[in-house]
Amino acid sequence: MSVALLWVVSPNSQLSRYVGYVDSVRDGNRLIESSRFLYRDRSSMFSCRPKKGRKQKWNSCSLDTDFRHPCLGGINLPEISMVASTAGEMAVSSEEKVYNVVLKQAALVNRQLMSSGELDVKPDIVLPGTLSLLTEAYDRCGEVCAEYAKTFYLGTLLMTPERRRAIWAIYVWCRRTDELVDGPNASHITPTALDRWESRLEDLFQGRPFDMLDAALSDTVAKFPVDIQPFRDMIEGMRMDLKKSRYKTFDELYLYCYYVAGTVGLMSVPVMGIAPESLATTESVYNAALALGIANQLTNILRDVGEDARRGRVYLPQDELAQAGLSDEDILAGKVTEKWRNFMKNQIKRARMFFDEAEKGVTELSEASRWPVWASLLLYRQILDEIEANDYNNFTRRAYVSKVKKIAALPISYAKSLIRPSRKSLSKV
Ligand SMILES: CC(C)=CCC/C(C)=C/CC/C(C)=C/CC/C(C)=C/COP(=O)(O)OP(=O)(O)O
Repeated sequence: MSVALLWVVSPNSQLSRYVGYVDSVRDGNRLIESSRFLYRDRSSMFSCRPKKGRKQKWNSCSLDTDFRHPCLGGINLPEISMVASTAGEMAVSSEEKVYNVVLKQAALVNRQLMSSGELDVKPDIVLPGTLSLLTEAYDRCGEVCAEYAKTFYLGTLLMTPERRRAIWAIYVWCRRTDELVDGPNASHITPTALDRWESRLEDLFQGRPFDMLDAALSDTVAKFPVDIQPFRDMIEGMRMDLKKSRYKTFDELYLYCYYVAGTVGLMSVPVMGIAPESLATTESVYNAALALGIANQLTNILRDVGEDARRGRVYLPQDELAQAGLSDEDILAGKVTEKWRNFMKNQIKRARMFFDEAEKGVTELSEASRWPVWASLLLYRQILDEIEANDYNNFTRRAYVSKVKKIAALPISYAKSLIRPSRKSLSKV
């Protein structure tokens, strides 16, 4: 298999990009490698071991040579997430699709930074008599947030008033979107209802909100450089949930996780803000935000395996289950076997890798946003430890983080939030 067939020259080819995941590499029965993540840049492939979290360069392979790492033995690239169609066209991996949204969102923020020098929050421009309506709309969003996500709400209180209320408006829209397929009326939801919700979204982005809660978001997207695409994509995730209850590969699952959770990361960063002194590229911070959404969703999936299976849903890659000698029946039977433990260990390892990726970006956020983000990251990450502590029984036991551990995470996350991004040197200003 020539690697040239599998290549896409990305708009920013300086960066190495995730292309897939190899669960194990065998030579006959001998396990040579396990759990490697594959990356590429323009002229070579990289692999990354989850444990070390460090990219290690494999032997370089140029565009026109066969891609065969000495360790890869029988593994061909089509077995990982990038596949070439029979016509020789490139089938773009989910990560590639999502990365394009990241680039678009980062470009929007960079344009605003270039035009105004910093991300100033635009002042309220409202018709006489409507300011109190807008305030009321935001207050209502705050109430919803306080009611359904108490810890998250407390975290938002650390932000500036403009940012805090904008985050509430985004949270409320996401919650309403989620409720369409997960709420009390979920059984009546059709793709047409989701289409209507999407045209409401387009309207509110054009300054024509349908109701009070939409009005708050309409105001937010007028004031912060938030792109509509992640919002559209979240609705796409709900469509996917309506018609799909199995995921063939991790690539398919990755796309779902992006739709329902990675999007939240992309929506939030323009509001949370990147520290003015940060040297990180906008794009890398968005990538970290995306990784946090994916990590959270993967954790959520691993925690809720039993509950989801009883609702007829298995959000675990079918090919990886089969490779581990497991099937849907094993999940429904709910017996913790050695095979299940090994399978879960690999899934947890992968989720932790996404958390590691996310951690790199938190320090680059604006000062007031770092504490709540660290706190939520550490708390959600601990759910993975709890699954281990439950001896991988996620069929009948729900992994949860105790109040004591939650409280203990607060000072730790506060201490982490004090770490400043590397400052711009004076010569660069
Ligand atoms: C890391 C950087 C640079 C920025 C942070 C960007 C953010 C805020 C990312 C977070 C994205 C996020 C909160 C995604 C939602 C993920 C998720 C699985 C939420 C679970 O929601 P519920 O289903 O209500 O959870 P529980 O069931 O645990 O209550």
